[in-house]
Amino acid sequence: MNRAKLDSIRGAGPAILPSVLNCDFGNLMAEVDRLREAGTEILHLDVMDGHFVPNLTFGMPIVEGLRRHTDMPLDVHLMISDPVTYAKPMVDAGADMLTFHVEAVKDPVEVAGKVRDLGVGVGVAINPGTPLSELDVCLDSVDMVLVMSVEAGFGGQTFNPVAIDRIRELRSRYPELLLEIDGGINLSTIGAAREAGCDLFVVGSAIISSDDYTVAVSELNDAMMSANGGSR
Ligand SMILES: O=C(CO)[C@@H](O)[C@H](O)COP(=O)(O)O
Repeated sequence: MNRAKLDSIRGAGPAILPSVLNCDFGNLMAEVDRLREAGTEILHLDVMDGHFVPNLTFGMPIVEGLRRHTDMPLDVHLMISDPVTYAKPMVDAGADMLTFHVEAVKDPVEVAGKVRDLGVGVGVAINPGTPLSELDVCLDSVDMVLVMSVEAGFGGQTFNPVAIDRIRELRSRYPELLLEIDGGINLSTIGAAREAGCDLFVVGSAIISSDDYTVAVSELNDAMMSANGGSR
């Protein structure tokens, strides 16, 4: 994001970010309108390359189309082997926040610096099986950590509770760091993630599989807000 947008997200408190991964791509823009009308404010986009993860989604043309269609900040999760090559094209297409995977790169500090130089927010994501210590080297170089609560690659997977301990640990060590969780977030899991100290909650199927996005977002929001916000 431009840095001002990032600051406004930081200041806004906990938020639900809908992922369009499992939505009706034949009606993508209408789906985004429904998500916006349901009260969500930041869109989470899952970019997969069929190499870093065994699934393929979309690239810059879709991001650029969404950018023209909506004023929602675009939080782009790069599940790709080569985030450096695609960082600038993604920013040119309209990404506001770029998150790369720590497992995908040799030098996360260098990658974070290259993304930061593009003027957008930078996040680092970590899969459930990767030791949290892999992040230590780069935590001072990023704006956000995306703690995966499923193995990156597909929507609709079951929540892995290891993510809760990871959020709790990161929150206690880095009180000001923006923390995002992604994968299997629903009415049964969002409260625990909030209590552990998470800020941003990516939700795919729990919204998209619902008939009424407004009701789904509102119930998730209530569950999130009624949980104790962790030690910030
Ligand atoms: O990044 C990913 C999957 O790799 C996520 O954004 C999921 O797509 C979230 O979907 P649900 O688990 O909520 O269905």
